Amino acid sequence: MSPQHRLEYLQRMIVTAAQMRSIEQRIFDAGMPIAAVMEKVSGRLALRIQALYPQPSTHRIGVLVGPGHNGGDALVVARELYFQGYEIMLCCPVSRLKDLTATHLHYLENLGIACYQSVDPLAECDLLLDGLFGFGLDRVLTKPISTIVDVVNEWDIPRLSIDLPSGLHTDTGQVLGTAICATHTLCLGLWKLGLLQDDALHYVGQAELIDFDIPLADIAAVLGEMPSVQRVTPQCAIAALPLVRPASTHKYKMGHVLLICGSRRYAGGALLTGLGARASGVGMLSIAVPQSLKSALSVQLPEALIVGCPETEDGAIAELPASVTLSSFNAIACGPGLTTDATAVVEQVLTSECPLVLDADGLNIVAHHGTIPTLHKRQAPTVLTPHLGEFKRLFPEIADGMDCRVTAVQRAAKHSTAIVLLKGARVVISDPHGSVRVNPTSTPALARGGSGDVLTGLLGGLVAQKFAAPSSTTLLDVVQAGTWWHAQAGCLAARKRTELGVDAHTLTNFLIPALARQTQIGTE
Ligand SMILES: NC(=O)C1=CN([C@@H]2O[C@H](COP(=O)(O)OP(=O)(O)OC[C@H]3O[C@@H](n4cnc5c(N)ncnc54)[C@H](OP(=O)(O)O)[C@@H]3O)[C@@H](O)[C@H]2O)[C@@H](O)CC1
Ligand SMILES: Nc1ncnc2c1ncn2[C@@H]1O[C@H](COP(=O)(O)OP(=O)(O)O)[C@@H](O)[C@H]1O
Ligand SMILES: [K+]
Repeated sequence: MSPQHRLEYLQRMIVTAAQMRSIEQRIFDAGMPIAAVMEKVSGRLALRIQALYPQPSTHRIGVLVGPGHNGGDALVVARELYFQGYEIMLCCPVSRLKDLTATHLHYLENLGIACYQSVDPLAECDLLLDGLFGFGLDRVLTKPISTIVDVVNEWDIPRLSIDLPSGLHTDTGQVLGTAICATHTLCLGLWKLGLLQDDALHYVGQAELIDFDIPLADIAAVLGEMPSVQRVTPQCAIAALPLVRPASTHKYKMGHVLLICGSRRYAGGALLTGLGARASGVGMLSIAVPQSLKSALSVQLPEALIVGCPETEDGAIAELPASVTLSSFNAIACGPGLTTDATAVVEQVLTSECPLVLDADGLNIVAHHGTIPTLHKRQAPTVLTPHLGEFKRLFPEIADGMDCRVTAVQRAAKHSTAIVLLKGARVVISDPHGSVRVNPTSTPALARGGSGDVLTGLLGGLVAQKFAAPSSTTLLDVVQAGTWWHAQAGCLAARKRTELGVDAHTLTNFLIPALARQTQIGTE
């Protein structure tokens, strides 16, 4: 495997603490000495740290040393940086250290490097290395370590965490009492699940993976040849998008999506969903809205077929016109801006034989009427796209006390027999068989009313294209690709316009430029 392919493969992998320990054990059992692994890891860390924090602007480095091998890593890094000319100060608040860690500490002390129990002497450093705990942390931090963490979090000094910010649970990303709030996290070997949990993001800072040549056979032996939980990478997202059209195609071969959205109260939801679908490249776009929205929408989306529907007194869709045959579409995307008055339409859609993306009030109606069992009867695939509030309403038992988004979404997908996409800072998607994808790159600029409507339209258009033509791409692949694309548009828009400048309408204008940039097709 080429170095580039290896890196792409590693970027897709996610491990729990138990899985990392099994992989580590296989390496040791095969004869690689533990001390040699630590040297290798730390050598790569030291190189990266020198690149991130070069001399002379960074000179004095404070190192927080914990009792286990995370502390050992920190000490070896400290030694290497010392020989490169940095001034090193150690803080080791515990007396009982693992043997290898104790050996390295002994050597550093013999080199004349000062080691303190208190953290106060490190207050004037230019950089702090956090080697208190890695994936071996299994309980809440107590004094004096918890105090040290709280103190350094107050200092105006960059903090670089080795493997994980100390104090975070390796799998759930939850804070065990307190945790280092890192500027950078250099994750070792394989991405730890906890770093991808929304709760952890505040602590993780900029995260990077440091490869230390774990044999791929050991990874596959523990995670499987096709690991069920994966990070979304640009390569796998792009591969699932319908970027190249057959030369002799025509519009009906490129998918026909029906959007069912909007109400007099939430007219904008229909437009944003429509603009998202338009960017997907779908061949035909039909949009069912309350009759009173029809003319305004026709002006804004001239290429779409706008279907005006009979409406309730409050301006929600009362029913679909008889002329609409749901089974004639390749996909339906339903929900944004409907209000819960549109119950009859959602029930009709649920019983249709058309692939369905259900969002927003579509989900609220399902939750309110307890219609999850209806999903089991559906012959065609379903994608549910709740945010956390909708997720809690849909799956109250699963959400109750949920501490890991990945496990919760896996359970929800199994329970509903649908693909479930849980929105948030790090979108988690699971199919009913438990295959999970986590999107690791996004921007808080998307935390804004209407950006989810754009995603629903985009997904609807992509799902329609998938079902319009036979393909080996799975629905999960398509959904993760749409999620990645949406987030990339947010990132590009935020770069060009600041995080404040990414309203949902603007976001739709960045979908195509973001894709063009990522695929290097066209120019802006
Ligand atoms: N995997 C790999 O391939 C490689 C892994 N490497 C590195 O090793 C790291 C994992 O090392 P690790 O297993 O020694 O665990 P680590 O996180 O340093 O500390 C656990 C120690 O802390 C203790 N302890 C736990 N909780 C506590 C608490 N609340 N308060 C106080 N103490 C607590 C617990 O001891 P206990 O008290 O339970 O006996 C244990 O001694 C990993 O993150 C990476 O940096 C690389 O060097 C090489 C390649
Ligand atoms: N902090 C965040 N970082 C990145 N993306 C976010 C963040 N918060 C929300 N998002 C994304 O923004 C979108 C919001 O969707 P949703 O909550 O349904 O909003 P709306 O219903 O108003 O359109 C989702 O795609 C979600 O993943
Ligand atoms: K750490």
